Amino acid sequence: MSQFWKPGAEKPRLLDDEEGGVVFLSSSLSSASSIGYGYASIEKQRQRLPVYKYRTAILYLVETHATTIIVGETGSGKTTQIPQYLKEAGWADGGRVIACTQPRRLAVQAVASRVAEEMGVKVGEEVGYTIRFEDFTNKVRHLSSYLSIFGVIIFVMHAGISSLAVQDLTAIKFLTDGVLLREMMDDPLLTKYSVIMVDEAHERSISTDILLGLLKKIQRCRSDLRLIISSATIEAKSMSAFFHARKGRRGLEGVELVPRLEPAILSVEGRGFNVQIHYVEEPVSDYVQAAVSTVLLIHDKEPPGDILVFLTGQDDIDATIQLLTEEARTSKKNSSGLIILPLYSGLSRAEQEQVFSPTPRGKRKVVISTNIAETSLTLEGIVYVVDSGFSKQRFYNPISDIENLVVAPISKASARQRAGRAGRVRPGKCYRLYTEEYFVKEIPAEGIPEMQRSNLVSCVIQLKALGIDNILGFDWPASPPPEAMIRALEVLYSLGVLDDDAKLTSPTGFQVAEIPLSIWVSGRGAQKELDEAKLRFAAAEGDHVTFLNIYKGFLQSCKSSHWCHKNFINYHAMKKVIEIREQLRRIAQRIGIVMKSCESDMQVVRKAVTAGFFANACYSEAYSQSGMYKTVRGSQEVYIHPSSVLFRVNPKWVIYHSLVSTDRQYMRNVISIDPSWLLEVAPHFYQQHRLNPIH
Ligand SMILES: Nc1ncnc2c1ncn2[C@@H]1O[C@H](COP(=O)(O)OP(=O)(O)OP(=O)(O)O)[C@@H](O)[C@H]1O
Repeated sequence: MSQFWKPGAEKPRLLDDEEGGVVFLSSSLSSASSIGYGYASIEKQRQRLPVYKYRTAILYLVETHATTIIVGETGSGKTTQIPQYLKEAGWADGGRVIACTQPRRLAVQAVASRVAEEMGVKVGEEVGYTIRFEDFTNKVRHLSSYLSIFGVIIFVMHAGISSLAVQDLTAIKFLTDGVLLREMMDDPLLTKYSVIMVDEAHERSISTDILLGLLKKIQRCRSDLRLIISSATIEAKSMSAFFHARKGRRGLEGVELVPRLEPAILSVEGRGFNVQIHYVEEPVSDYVQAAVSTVLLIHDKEPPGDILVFLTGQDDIDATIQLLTEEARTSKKNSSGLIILPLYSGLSRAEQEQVFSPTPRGKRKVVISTNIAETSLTLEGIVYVVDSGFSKQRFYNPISDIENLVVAPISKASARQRAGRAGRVRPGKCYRLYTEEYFVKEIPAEGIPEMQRSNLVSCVIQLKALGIDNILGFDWPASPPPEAMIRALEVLYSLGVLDDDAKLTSPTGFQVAEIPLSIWVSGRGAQKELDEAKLRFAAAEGDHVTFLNIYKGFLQSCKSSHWCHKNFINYHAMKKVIEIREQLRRIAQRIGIVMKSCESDMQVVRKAVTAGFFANACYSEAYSQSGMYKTVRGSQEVYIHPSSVLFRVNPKWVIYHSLVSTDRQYMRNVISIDPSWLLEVAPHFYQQHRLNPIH
């Protein structure tokens, strides 16, 4: 192993990252490092975490400062402990709630379970969580709530769910930052929360950035609200500068305010267990192959302990699993006893939960994951992390109006988070599939905020729905590119969602929206069967009508999970589909939309999709045999994704829902249309002459 791997220099970690952000993970272990946590009581485990020594300091700073920024090594106990300290100190008294946001749903659920376990309560009681579609707060368990669908519908949904609100008895609530944003539509000042902890703030998702901007606004009206911004890898000084700089602050100079407006910064020193970093000596050309070899080497040479591999997406993960399974079978090394599990957001809940189950004695679990497992998660058995150095990231070009999902190098912050998934319950090792020189010199300290590389349509709608009309003047932690903002306003204006003054119009475009559900279960090891199942529902009109067929089939099966299993359909997603439909029906009723079935007239459905996504129209040129399409707006070359029922059917005119970029630009969720509908539904957007030559 030593021929392939070179251990990282062992120097103490510098908190300010003066050496270009290099993580030199210290070899000096904390007192807990040689003791198995499994044998200590939960209370003892809590007290051994580095953050415990800072309990009093944290409570003091939160009491006296409107904003506290806490930087502490991964695994030091920020997420699980700080909300509990706050509760113990009385911040949840009088029915108030302590909120802790996470960028990802899986982390929300996992952390809520852990904290509930530490407090000896059930999830949904004193400790609860809310993610899209699932609200496990209070004593009443109800599945309902928040629906993130493209833009306008969020606004409608909000109105629809307000009647469902119940009194919150939960003291500590974990939630995604997106869900907290949606709560602001009901309660703009978030009055029930006493402290809001924005965890993993370095991730800088669009929702986190909007949330940070809005929380700063709320602070002006609520001197009782406290914010905690926490992460292992955040640039604390710039975050502090953002919260300190206040527009229009008059007459406050020289006055000592409590809480103080200048943010406090606290560095939590120390880590749970040591993680040894190893780098490859030479760059690898194929990270899938390198990941497979590394897993087999670890399995062959290293003591027991599970392995977590970070790759970029489902395609990579499936390829790795296949290769690993084959190589493990043919390898001379002792490769029996590997339990290989994928982890990505498209998997069913049950499949995701398998990664948390204990590894049977004598076996070694290998979890192959996207960056879904990068932050906040503790997978107890993980001792080894293999980091490919890449992730899938969105990049939006406002000029061509195309958003690509591309495989791109991760940042140092991400690499540190990934390494941090080892060493949480005992010492660990992280194998980076890139050289140390590359890590030091090439990769950036932090990633580009999502806000600066995304299509901003839904972000603009969200802000407008929250009453922020002057979007260009909004106080962002990082300003979005003006071109992307202008493009978003233009699209929303064309949709009839914004009026001439860039204000939200009455709910004109609200009836058409995207519901981002992936209802197919992955076809691991059974791609042929999955393809056959898809064919059973396939509609010549395209993917949306196919989804409708599946919905009808599900109803006919009396919503049977067995039926879903047989047809490779995600049962949980189908249950959500039913809930969403019910919510939409209620909203439609409330705002006076007359419900009328289209019966079997699929043209109505296709026109409705056209009205919502007219900007995504494409045509195939008569002479083109290659399956190549061109977008009407930008004449970009695009192709139908192989997962679409229209793949190889190639109708002349289509509308797509999203584009993904791999070797080519692929359209996902595609429906065939008649181009004359474009003029009908969006005459302000398309002119006859633009469509005629290709009609
Ligand atoms: N589900 C769990 N099972 C066992 N131990 C756990 C679990 N969750 C947390 N822990 C223990 O608590 C420690 C602190 O976890 P916590 O998530 O609070 O750290 P953190 O500082 O927020 O880390 P990160 O920045 O990586 O999210 C872990 O390192 C681990 O020792």
